[in-house]
Amino acid sequence: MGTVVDSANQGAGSMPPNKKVTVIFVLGGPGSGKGTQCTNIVENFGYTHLSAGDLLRAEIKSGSENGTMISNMIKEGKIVPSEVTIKLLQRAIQENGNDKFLIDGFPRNEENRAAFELVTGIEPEFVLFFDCPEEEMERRLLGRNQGREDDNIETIRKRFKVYMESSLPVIEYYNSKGKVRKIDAAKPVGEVFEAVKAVFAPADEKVAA
Ligand SMILES: Nc1ncnc2c1ncn2[C@@H]1O[C@H](COP(=O)(O)OP(=O)(O)O)[C@@H](O)[C@H]1O
Ligand SMILES: Nc1ccn([C@@H]2O[C@H](COP(=O)(O)OP(=O)(O)O)[C@@H](O)[C@H]2O)c(=O)n1
Ligand SMILES: [Mg+2]
Repeated sequence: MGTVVDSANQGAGSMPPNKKVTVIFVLGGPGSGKGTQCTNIVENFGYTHLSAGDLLRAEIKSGSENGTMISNMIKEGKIVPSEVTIKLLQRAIQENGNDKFLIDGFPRNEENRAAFELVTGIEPEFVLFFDCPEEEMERRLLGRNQGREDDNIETIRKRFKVYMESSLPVIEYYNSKGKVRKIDAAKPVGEVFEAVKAVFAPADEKVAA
């Protein structure tokens, strides 16, 4: 398993040569439970969790020159240009000693997907897709209480539209390649995790055998 990241494919000072990494994309609508389940996967299967949204929010807090642009885009539910998000993901992968990553909330559109592949040479092992009805996602987002500027009904509606128009086609793309592992995410957290475990456990047994 894993993709050998070719240093020739990298910008100066990016990935160390031949760092072999396994990447799983964790996708699903806003509020489908991606972050919650990633925490469970990290505890049980030794992955490192990289949330694109968390990295972007940290970039705003750090006072980066892109901060205002990122903040405005998040408030509007828009997708930040790939260049910015990919740099943050690359840096996080590079700085981490682990070689197994859950990339949560990325790629969110075709531009994200194609640019990541081009810049890093990384193809995901598979895509974990949390499938959840919009009304349930809306309820969860309105109750999330993390003080997020985008968890208000006006922005939530915009995020759902972006999800339907731009993110679902990416999931369809991976589905056509047989890479999607779809999970019914409308159930309670524990039941969802049981389904997640069934996706991860067989791969681990194979490694151990
Ligand atoms: N299966 C679930 N059932 C009910 N609430 C959930 C479930 N999974 C997550 N939540 C809650 O819903 C909100 C959104 O979950 P989160 O993991 O942040 O989703 P995402 O990262 O996909 O937006 C959080 O408040 C979380 O505690
Ligand atoms: N690949 C990404 C991921 C997030 N984002 C931005 O960050 C916001 C929040 O993303 P998130 O993944 O934290 O949101 P949830 O799906 O967890 O609710 C998105 O609505 C986008 O504005 C982005 O621009 N590009
Ligand atoms: Mg999240």
